[in-house]
Amino acid sequence: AEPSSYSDASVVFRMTKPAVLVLNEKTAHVIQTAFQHADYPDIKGEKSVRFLGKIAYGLKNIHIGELTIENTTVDLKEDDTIDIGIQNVSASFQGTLSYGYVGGWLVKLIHSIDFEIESSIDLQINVKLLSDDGRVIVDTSDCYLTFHKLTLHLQGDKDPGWLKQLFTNFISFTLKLVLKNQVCKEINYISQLLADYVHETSANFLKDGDIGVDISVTASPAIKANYIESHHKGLVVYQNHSGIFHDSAFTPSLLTDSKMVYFWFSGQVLNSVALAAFLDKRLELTLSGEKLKEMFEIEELKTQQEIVQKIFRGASYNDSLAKVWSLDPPQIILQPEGTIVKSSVAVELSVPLQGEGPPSVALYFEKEVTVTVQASYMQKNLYLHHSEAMIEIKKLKRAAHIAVNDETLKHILEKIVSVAGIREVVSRFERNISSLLSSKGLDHFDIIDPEIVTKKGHLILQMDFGFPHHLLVEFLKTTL
Ligand SMILES: CCCCCCCC/C=C\CCCCCCCC(=O)O[C@H]1CC[C@@]2(C)C(=CC[C@H]3[C@@H]4CC[C@H]([C@H](C)CCCC(C)C)[C@@]4(C)CC[C@@H]32)C1
Repeated sequence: AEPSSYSDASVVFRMTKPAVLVLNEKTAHVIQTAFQHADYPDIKGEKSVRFLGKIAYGLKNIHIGELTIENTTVDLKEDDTIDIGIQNVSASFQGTLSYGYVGGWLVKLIHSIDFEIESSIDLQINVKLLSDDGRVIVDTSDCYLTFHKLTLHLQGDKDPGWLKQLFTNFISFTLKLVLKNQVCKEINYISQLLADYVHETSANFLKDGDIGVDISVTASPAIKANYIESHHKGLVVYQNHSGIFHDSAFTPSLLTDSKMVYFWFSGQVLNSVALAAFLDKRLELTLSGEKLKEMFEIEELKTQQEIVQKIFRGASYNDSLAKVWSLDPPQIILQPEGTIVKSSVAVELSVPLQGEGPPSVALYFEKEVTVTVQASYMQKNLYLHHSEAMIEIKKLKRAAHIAVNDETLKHILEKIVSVAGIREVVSRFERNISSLLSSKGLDHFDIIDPEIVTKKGHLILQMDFGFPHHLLVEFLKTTL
């Protein structure tokens, strides 16, 4: 049986090794930040020295100076850890060294002297990904520093003799300890902040007004040799009411590893979004003026214009209004050929009675519409291509003045819906969703060759990407 993390997940995110390597390009930047943000506490110590008695010393105002990182590597250890190696961190630390004799309990300070320490360090961090209460926990406690060099320079090296020799050993031991604790602690802190930041950014991306998606993880992310994969509830939340969960059918074999990232959605997520959009009254529109003209003067109605005039009775399109709304939540069925949308739609056309004055209802009809939509994403826009629709008019009411038989009227309305109506609705979805994606900052991502793939019961977004610099800059600016 699949682990529970699969069956509870309606949304799955997979990042393959090539993506991990791209993100690793900036590991150095994060590590650099960790070194620079770590606070280096004062170090105090005492040491009995032959012929000198007990020496007390203290290092304070320790801060980092120059910092360069030569190289970083990353490796995925199946069902274990993400092993990150940072080679040759060359860092200089400055501070003030105070030292003196300890006579009894009295410390007689002899001198304070500025020091600089040159170091060359390798880091090895074996990251575990866990989960707690729906959030990803990044465990970097498996963190090692290897010191290749730790050279103490005292101010101007005026007296490099006994003093330098004496303190280099003391300091290198205690400083290594402090550096290891502080740097690893800071790396853990920043890593967790980064994980939380990605979670918040993703949750915000999937929220618009009262509609959102609960992307809590259902278990610890999986680490495989060639990808990292996280499993999320994917419950749609509307006005703080969460959708009901149904078993999802995710299995890892549904995704490949030819692209950098994959977003897998079960069909229920789209149906829940459709329900929330319906409840939020987003599935309605009005048509007037030019748009109405386009509908009623399509080429296919060239020979029916006499009847059209009977409907409008000489009123202008600008004074008329068509309201279109969904009567029920649309049903979305994901299939290899595309996204099948079944919707029950009402249309009410109001026209001024005597060709002028306030419009009154001239026509009202309800219809079942089934259309298959294929989506693509290019040049930062969503494109929806729809198939020939199946249309069935279920109800038709007309004002007394429209002396046209039902069959003729139905034929005209079906033509309008199939040729122009659906095209108008689909193009509004395109514009509105493209604008929503852009407002969420999707434009700032360097998305390469995105593909939108529909399979039986699920939708897959797969793509390559360039490093999201803006995201890291935003993170470092806002959280540190
Ligand atoms: C009096 C006469 C007046 C006549 C007027 C009549 C007008 C009314 C006639 C009929 C109305 C009913 C017709 C309804 C048909 C409309 C159907 C219709 O258009 O349905 C589409 C709605 C959007 C959607 C769910 C869809 C398909 C694909 C989904 C998209 C797949 C990926 C998209 C992601 C956001 C990708 C992000 C980019 C990636 C990061 C690279 C995603 C999920 C957005 C939503 C679409 C089906």
